[in-house]
Amino acid sequence: MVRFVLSNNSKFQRKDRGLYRLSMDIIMMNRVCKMFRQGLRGFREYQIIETAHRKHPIFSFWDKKKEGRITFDTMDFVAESGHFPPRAIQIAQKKPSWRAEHEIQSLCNLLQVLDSYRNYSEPLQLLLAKVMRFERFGRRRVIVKKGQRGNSFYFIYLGTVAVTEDEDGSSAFLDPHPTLLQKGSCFGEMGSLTSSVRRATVVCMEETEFLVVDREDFLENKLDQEIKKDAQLRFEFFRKVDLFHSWSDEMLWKLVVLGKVEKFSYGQLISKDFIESSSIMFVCEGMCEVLRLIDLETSPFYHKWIWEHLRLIDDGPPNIHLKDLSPVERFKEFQIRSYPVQDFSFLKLFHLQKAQEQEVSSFSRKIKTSGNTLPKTFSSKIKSRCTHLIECPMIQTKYGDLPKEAAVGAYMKIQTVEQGEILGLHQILLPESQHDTRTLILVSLGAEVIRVRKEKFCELLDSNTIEKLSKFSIKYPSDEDLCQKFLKENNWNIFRKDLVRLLVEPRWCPPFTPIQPKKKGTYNPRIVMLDLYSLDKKMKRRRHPIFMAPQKYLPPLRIVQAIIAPRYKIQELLPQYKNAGVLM
Ligand SMILES: Nc1ncnc2c1ncn2[C@@H]1O[C@@H]2COP(=O)(O)O[C@H]2[C@H]1O
Repeated sequence: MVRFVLSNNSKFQRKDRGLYRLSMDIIMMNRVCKMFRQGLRGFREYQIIETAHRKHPIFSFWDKKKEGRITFDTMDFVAESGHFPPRAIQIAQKKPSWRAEHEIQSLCNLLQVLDSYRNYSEPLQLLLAKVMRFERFGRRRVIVKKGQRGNSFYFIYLGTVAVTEDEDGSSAFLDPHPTLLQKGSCFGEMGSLTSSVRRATVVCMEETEFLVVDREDFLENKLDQEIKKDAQLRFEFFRKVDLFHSWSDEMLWKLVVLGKVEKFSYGQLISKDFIESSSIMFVCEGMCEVLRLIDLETSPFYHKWIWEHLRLIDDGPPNIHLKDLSPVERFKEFQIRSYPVQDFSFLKLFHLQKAQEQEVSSFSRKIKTSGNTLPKTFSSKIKSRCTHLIECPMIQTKYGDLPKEAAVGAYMKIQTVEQGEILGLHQILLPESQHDTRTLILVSLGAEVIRVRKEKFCELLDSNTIEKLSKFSIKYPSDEDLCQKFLKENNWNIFRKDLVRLLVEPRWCPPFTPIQPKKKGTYNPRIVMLDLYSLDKKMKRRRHPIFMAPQKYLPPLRIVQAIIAPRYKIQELLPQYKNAGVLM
């Protein structure tokens, strides 16, 4: 009995010991993992260096002119995409007095990619390259705190930061449209001036790499004077704006400190939705464009247009589905309307004449009989099938079925904003309930912009300025209007291409035929066209990417620039131009 109790006890003890050991092992493993994680943080730079090390050839050759050996070390430039190169990090980690002249020069060369750096004069760039140090911070790290005295000035080499009004920067992660600064921008200049405190908080939105200039170096290199020069330029710009003519200098300076000049290269996105961003933008240099992404599928006009064109694939009598004009008549009308009045007036006249003749004679007879008598050129390319029998996946819309492939979107330009003009004031006087809240995209055509938060701007407005603001109210066209405009432009563009091919192509070229789809799919993402000719062809469709659109910002729409619809050849209407290159 005693033996049994003893053995049972030891069994329990053994079990307990096992459990104890297991818990100890888990705790130990946790500690080791934690230490590894902490340790790895310090090795992040090493990781980057490591990848670069894998390819590390050194090129060296004898330069006859210079009578010396030139060595090119790829390590000077290699880095993981977008990161600050390890070799440059090494230089930036050295004390300024230890940096060799050629090292400062190569740092200076490397930093030319940063707009804000490039703006400084060359001697100043070298001075900066001599003193700046490298820093990398993770998401949510507050770099600059509002209200505190500033010690440093920052250039962003990689990543994005947000400028906020709160102290801990948390609002940047809640605000759908925070003020963001990206690669090439700089910040912290105001706090680095002798008497200023930080006017805003700056927080990292992702892992971000900076080049930092400390306050002593900042003042020593007279960077404060550059900053004051910048502010003076903004002041002079605002002085010239008609809206602020009545403002005192003091008021204007209040506006000057609310924003800074940001440079955007050609085609760069300034704002993915400037309506919601609640910023006012002053274009101080260059131009930008306001774009609207329209979903063509939501337009009744587009719907009608698609089916009218798809009817041309049909061999049956043309007037089955349409009560109004037949496709031929409609196309003829379109052709006539499409001729630019001056350039082709003789052609237009001739064509009008011919069209009238044909109205009463053979042409109309031909068309009105049966689908089989359609001009020969069509019959080989267009299937004899009723439109509603087109074999392709359909989607249901408010206006009936639509081929799935034809559900596409397009970017439409709705405004060009030029130097000296202001954006974001067009509905500032309207009550919020009447605001047009559609997403509008702002793209740079090579512009310099000053962004000011709307609520801050409104605090400065006086009655005189409010009165002037009524001038700024504009109404942007509706999506339906934009859709119609898109199709009109599309008709013209396609027709123009056909006509140019017909008239200008050299004679030795094969006779003109409508543009054939080279790609097998209906939608070619490379040329951004939707080709309705191949809608009902049985083929494996590829899953097409969303063109140009960073998916998190835009609806999942395939974007097109043009739609090639089934259409009649120009020769049918202008038989005398049956050979290509008649103008040559
Ligand atoms: N509206 C703004 N747009 C861009 N940057 C800003 C804006 N407001 C403040 N900043 C930057 O945020 C920095 C916060 O610290 P500083 O005041 O030193 O300098 C400030 C500017 O560089």
